[in-house]
Amino acid sequence: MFLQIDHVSISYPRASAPAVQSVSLTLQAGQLGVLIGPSGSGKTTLLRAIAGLEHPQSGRILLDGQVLDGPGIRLAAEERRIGMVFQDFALFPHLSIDANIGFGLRQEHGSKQQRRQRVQEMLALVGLAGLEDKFPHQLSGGQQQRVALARALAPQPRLLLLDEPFSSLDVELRERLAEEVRRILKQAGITALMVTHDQMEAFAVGDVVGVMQQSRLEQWDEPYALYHRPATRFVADFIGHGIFVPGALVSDSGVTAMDTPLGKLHDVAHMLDTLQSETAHGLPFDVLLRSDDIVHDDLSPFKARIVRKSFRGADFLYTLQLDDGIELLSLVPSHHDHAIGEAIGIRLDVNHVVAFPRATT
Ligand SMILES: Nc1ncnc2c1ncn2[C@@H]1O[C@H](COP(=O)(O)OP(=O)(O)OP(=O)(O)O)[C@@H](O)[C@H]1O
Repeated sequence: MFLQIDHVSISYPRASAPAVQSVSLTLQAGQLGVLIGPSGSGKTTLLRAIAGLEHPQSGRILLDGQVLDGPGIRLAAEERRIGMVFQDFALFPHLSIDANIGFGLRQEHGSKQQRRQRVQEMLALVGLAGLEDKFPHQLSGGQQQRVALARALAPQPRLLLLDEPFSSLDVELRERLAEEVRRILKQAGITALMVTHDQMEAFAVGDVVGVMQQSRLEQWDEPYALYHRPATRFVADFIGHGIFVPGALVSDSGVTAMDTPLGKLHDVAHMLDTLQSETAHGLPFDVLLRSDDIVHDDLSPFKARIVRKSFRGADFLYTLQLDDGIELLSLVPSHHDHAIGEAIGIRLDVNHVVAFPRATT
């Protein structure tokens, strides 16, 4: 493994609880990892520890086989060869773009000529060739962020850390830039770990995504697995639009199924181990129903009333209410424009059943 975080715990002086508790994760060389989670969950602290700006009280951080932090070892930040791009990426306003990009390059990075060439390569990599003589205020927000990326990559860091790099940009630009940053980092073959609040950004950039909650890493997995096979109830709730409804394991003609207010789900074999079905028959569960698991179907015997709707271009996100008061979310193509208060037919179309025992929090 190229980056290895091994049971790392970090506490700030005088804080009542640790900011990071026993977090382990790995990244292979060239992989892009993303950490998401609510504010205060410990994402930035972990990133700062990898950079060498905080130090764990226990656990180890290894990069390319070298121990950066571990029992009796504490490598200084400037010796780690790790690049950082922060939320407030602060270019130097009085320096031209090429001077900004070349700012971190010293003699150890080659001759003057080689350093000039490196700046040109970085300009080309981030798609800003020709703008080297401009000043930051002459560039758009997105272009400035790409300069910040080029500046961090110029000294050829072993690892790049990005802390909410797009948060000062508007939403549309953020989406576009997230995809572009992924392309640039992949092209440069760089290993990177990014922190964000935004799950669309996380999915757009990450090969692996981790969800942090109250100082712990709840799951570190491919985006698809996070969405379809969330390891904890928190992850299930945090990723995607979804609602938990009551469910119970039942026997349906000898086959175990999950009963829900919208009928039985039969494809539960993958969960039986987790739910200990043999002993749990009849115990209450909460079943996750995501907005894309609930399909609008006029022929369905299950009806639900529309209580809210939000237009999202290609589709509506309807909040629906069943007769017993249970609310659901459904993503419906936007040519099905129904009025609030109207009842529509719905049925389940669930590929991966996700359920947790009711007692789990
Ligand atoms: N310098 C500090 N001194 C004391 N406590 C701190 C310090 N920095 C962060 N904390 C605390 O550590 C915990 C984790 O904070 P951290 O900034 O790592 O979370 P985060 O997930 O990055 O949050 P955000 O998304 O809001 O940036 C929080 O409880 C925070 O209040």
